[in-house]
Amino acid sequence: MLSDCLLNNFRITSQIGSGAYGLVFHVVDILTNREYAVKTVFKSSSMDEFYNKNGLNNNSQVARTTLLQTQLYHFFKSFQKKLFLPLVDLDSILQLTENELNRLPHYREIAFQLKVQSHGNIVKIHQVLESSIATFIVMDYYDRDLFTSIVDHKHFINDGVLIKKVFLQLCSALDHCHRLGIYHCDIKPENVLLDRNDNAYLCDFGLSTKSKYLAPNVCVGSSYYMAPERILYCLNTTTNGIHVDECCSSLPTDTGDIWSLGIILINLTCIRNPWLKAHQKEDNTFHHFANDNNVLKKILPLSNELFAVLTKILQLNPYTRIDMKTLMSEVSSLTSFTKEGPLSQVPILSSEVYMTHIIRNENLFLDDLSHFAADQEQDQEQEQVQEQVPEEEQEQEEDVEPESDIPSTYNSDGSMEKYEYTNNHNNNTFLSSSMDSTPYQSDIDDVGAFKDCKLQQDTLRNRLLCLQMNFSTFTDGPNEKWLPDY
Ligand SMILES: Nc1ncnc2c1ncn2[C@@H]1O[C@H](COP(=O)(O)OP(=O)(O)OP(=O)(O)O)[C@@H](O)[C@H]1O
Repeated sequence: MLSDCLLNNFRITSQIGSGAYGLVFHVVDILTNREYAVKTVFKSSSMDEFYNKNGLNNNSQVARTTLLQTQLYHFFKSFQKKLFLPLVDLDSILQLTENELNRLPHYREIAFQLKVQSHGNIVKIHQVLESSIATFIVMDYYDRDLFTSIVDHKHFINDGVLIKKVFLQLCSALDHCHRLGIYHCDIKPENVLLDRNDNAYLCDFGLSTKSKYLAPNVCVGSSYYMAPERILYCLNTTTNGIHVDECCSSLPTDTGDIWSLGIILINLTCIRNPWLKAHQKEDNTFHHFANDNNVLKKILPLSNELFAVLTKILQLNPYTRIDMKTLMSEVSSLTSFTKEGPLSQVPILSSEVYMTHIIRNENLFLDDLSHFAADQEQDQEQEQVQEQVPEEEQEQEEDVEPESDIPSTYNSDGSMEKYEYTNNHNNNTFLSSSMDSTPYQSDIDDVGAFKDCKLQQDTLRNRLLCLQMNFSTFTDGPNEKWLPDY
């Protein structure tokens, strides 16, 4: 079992995650007793060799995970379960040129994360260990991700201040990345970890890029969270009253991340996803939203205030989306997230609290903070004016919402589901969810890994059922993961 294995001074205790090209383990430093996470990124050349040697199809996620586990197990076994690996100098990784990164693609993720990790809300890499089959990335360990926290623990259901804190920390981390020219491109709750004090940490820079602009329809990210221009860029359309330039040959990358933040804000406040895919032809809900964004208010219990902010985030035209600074300021000033329930009244954050949430950046750009106080004063003034509007008038305004032919969906306990993805560097189109994969069959005595894998599948099945019930009218297929083709 891998859990008995030693990697330098780290004892592997359990597997905590798996992705397309890697496995993530919980480890304990036997010298200090400190916990860490070790992400094992397999070298694609070693993977291809392994698949070819065994005549295997590498498209199924479960089969892939099993193979990665098997390969790693045999590797450890051949060294009596104790691997002593050389450390790679982190500064040299930062110095790698574009050509070198092309030759060592699995170092791109590490280089980008190292570049931005001075921010207090980004997971820190401590060591990188090199072996013939894989690179081991030793990082800080956090025992919860935002997805589990929202869906399984219902941690945010009563706590608007906590929603603001986590969301602002995430915005702050992402803003830092953008300023340093790194665009994450896979913002989703599974890639945000939480510590015991509910501080957020951004992880998984596996799809990140330095490209400030991407061509339309370059699919990168996870489908629920992916901006429409990454999926189906509609040429020559007028959407939400805005004309989208038909001649656009490249679109900004940062605003794609902003779109994903909007979906996370919906996850945090409503425990729902608005659609499966921002694809007008393949997703009914999104199609209706694209024609009339009031649909959001029909399918989600949003307050008018939150709806107004979401409208600015979820602009189909990437050039008209709200910028990060304004987004942060507006969210901190919201007084409600939902129409009713515990999130219908949320305190405005004071400038001191706001600062504590966003100042976790060792290289803080202080001049950029001055906007906040001014913006907030303005917002408060506007709120006072709004408060004077009689309630009846506001109700009337709500009543005149245009009717939509979309059935309301937010009457069940609708949790989001979680898919396992498969990546395939030779094929950047659809890849299956682990639900469609062949069942796990181990030819090694790795009982622990078997248990982990089964559990993951069962959880996925439950979540899929949940999804089918909630989105029976909107189901368009699984959350797909797409690979960049820069
Ligand atoms: N530092 C960490 N501490 C705790 N858990 C972690 C850590 N890093 C990753 N994980 C867990 O492992 C999972 C997979 O990690 P990560 O997303 O980095 O791998 P990946 O191979 O890129 O996966 P995917 O293909 O799904 O994006 C995460 O969703 C998270 O649950």
